[in-house]
Amino acid sequence: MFLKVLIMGLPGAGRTSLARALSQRLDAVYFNGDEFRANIARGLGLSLEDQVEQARRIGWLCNCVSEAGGAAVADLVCPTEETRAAVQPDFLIWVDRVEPDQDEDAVALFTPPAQYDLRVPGDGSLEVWADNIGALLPQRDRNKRRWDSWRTPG
Ligand SMILES: Nc1ncnc2c1ncn2[C@@H]1O[C@H](COP(=O)(O)OS(=O)(=O)O)[C@@H](OP(=O)(O)O)[C@H]1O
Ligand SMILES: Nc1ncnc2c1ncn2[C@@H]1O[C@H](COP(=O)(O)OP(=O)(O)O)[C@@H](O)[C@H]1O
Repeated sequence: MFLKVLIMGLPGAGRTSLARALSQRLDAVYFNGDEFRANIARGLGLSLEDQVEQARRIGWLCNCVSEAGGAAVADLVCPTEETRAAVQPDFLIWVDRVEPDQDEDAVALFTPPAQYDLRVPGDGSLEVWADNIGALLPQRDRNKRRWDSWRTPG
């Protein structure tokens, strides 16, 4: 399967839990934002410019996987439209859950996505969501991208 999936949402929303479960079901290569920062994006911080650069690097690696015929799942906060556009996903999943003790600054910086393929609400089991999404995605036609009109920030 050729596919590039972005799972985004506020810190603590449940992105990583969903991404791990989904990538197992899709047999996908999984890029976790925290691990990526600790390795490939060492030195990048949390300024908007650095978050866009982090997103661009993960997006590029996902492209490599998908060009080789594989599925790639990335999980990132991606708090703005610019960061989402830098990933250029084929399929965007928004984990729409706010932790009870969520940092107010993170909420203030976060712009809910104007476009997404699937919104995962805070209730419900992420394992069940992963089952359902894992069954849905392989049917998706990669050529019918909704994100072609997105500009790569530059
Ligand atoms: N705005 C804001 N405020 C406070 N903390 C923040 C913010 N954005 C990112 N983070 C923290 O950075 C962790 C990794 O972020 P990511 O690399 O996954 O995403 S991104 O680059 O921010 O899109 C992320 O960790 P996790 O959510 O636990 O993965 C957060 O702890
Ligand atoms: N839907 C949910 N309901 C309750 N707790 C959740 C839910 N999703 C995730 N959690 C918990 O919240 C914490 C953060 O989850 P995680 O997947 O690491 O989030 P993120 O990657 O978005 O920071 C974990 O302890 C996880 O078990």
